[in-house]
Amino acid sequence: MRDASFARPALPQFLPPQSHRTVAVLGSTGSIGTQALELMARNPERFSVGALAAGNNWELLAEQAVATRAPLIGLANSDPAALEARIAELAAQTGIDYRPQIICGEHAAAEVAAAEHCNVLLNGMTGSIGLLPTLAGLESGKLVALANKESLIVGGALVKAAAAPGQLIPVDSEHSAIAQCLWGGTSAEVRALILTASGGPFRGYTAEQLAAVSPADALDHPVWKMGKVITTNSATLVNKALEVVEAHLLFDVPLEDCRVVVHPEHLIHSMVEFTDGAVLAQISQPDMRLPIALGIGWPERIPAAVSPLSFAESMNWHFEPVDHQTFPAITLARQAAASSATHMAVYNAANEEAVHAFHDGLIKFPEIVATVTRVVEQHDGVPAERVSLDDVLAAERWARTACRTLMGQPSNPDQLTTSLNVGKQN
Ligand SMILES: NC(=O)C1=CN([C@@H]2O[C@H](COP(=O)(O)OP(=O)(O)OC[C@H]3O[C@@H](n4cnc5c(N)ncnc54)[C@H](OP(=O)(O)O)[C@@H]3O)[C@@H](O)[C@H]2O)C=CC1
Ligand SMILES: CC(=O)[C@@H](O)[C@H](O)COP(=O)(O)O
Ligand SMILES: [Mn+2]
Repeated sequence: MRDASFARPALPQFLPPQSHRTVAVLGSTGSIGTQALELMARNPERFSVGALAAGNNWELLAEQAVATRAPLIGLANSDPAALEARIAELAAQTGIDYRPQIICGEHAAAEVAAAEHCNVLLNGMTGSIGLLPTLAGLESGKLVALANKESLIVGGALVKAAAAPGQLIPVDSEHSAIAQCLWGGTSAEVRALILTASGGPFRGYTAEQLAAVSPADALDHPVWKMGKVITTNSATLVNKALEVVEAHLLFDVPLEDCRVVVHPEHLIHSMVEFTDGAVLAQISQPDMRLPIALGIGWPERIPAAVSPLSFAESMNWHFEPVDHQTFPAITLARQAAASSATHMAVYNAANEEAVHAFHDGLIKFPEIVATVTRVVEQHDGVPAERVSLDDVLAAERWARTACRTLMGQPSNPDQLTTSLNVGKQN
């Protein structure tokens, strides 16, 4: 564990107190991105939108561009001409002269992440495709508010090495909660991090019941409204598995001291146990605008980011252990993370492929984690002492191909559209 105080951190030097921040938002059309834009629109004295980037949804991106007047827009996978025409049309309707710079193609998000006129990056993309943009944001000296947990899990030591102290800020609700609880003590006083899990839509299910669930069932999260991949990951408990590793990497707490408890109401967003037996918890409505606000406003709180929880009425909060037998994702991730510096990249890539296959009706729900297990077991990892970005990218590609082969799908690398197969960053 790092020998440092966790006390509330100082402002990064390049961000004066209460200063106006210019934020680049990656994944602006998604769940995190749209909530971030809503929050920033409510706090114009604190934030302006310096850049937006999305994958396919050019129609919504055009609306967001005109609404925010962001000077830089990135679009990865769709027709730039349609985006440009729609922006011009909406700007004319609004009566404004707005002609942003538009970057298109697979490197758009990384270029947006590096934009010099922004001092904060919010990475709200889904998947390990967010790795290169996270690295670009860190290397360009921005405060990086990280919702895209996959980039830290896949990049591991490489992302940590690229981040200056205090530069990488968690947006994931559990890790934002832990970061706040850690303001209450020093690293030497921390005994364990306790991540809460909602348990997902299949909490209490047997293995037999899980075999019969549909993609629609898996997307019916009991608490949170989120994108498709993370919602499916909540159902398999892969999300919690990724979060255990994320906590270990962010806070330098040993993996075995990053514990999980199921708390179905998900009002406690996580806890820290200290050496004297005290446990601090962060409690709030299950609303991502709180950790998003703290992430981009870090370490200052944004007033009224969400409405407070009312304690005026009776409430029942529940806690139960994880059923690791029926949901083996967390145990597998602990083993993978301890195995080598590339095993978690493999775990995550195989999971992304399997999740898509499940939603395409190609595999049943229990086969998601079963397939990830088989791919992880086949992997010959690279040790942390000599891992490079090329090693991580190669492990990613290998895992996607191995996973597709196991699932009887084509494994031509050109078809691995969800992969990090976007070439090396310059
Ligand atoms: N939603 C939540 O409450 C939480 C999310 N997270 C994490 O935040 C991240 C985002 O999740 P969520 O918002 O739910 O996901 P969504 O699926 O709702 O959104 C994903 C976003 O990524 C964009 N995107 C995809 N490919 C690219 C690309 N190549 N370049 C730029 N943008 C791209 C999508 O654009 P388009 O739609 O235009 O294709 C979309 O805007 C994930 O890592 C998730 O685990 C963490 C905690 C909570
Ligand atoms: C909001 C958030 O941070 C998600 O990661 C959420 O925690 C998912 O909940 P479960 O994975 O516990 O179902
Ligand atoms: Mn989370």
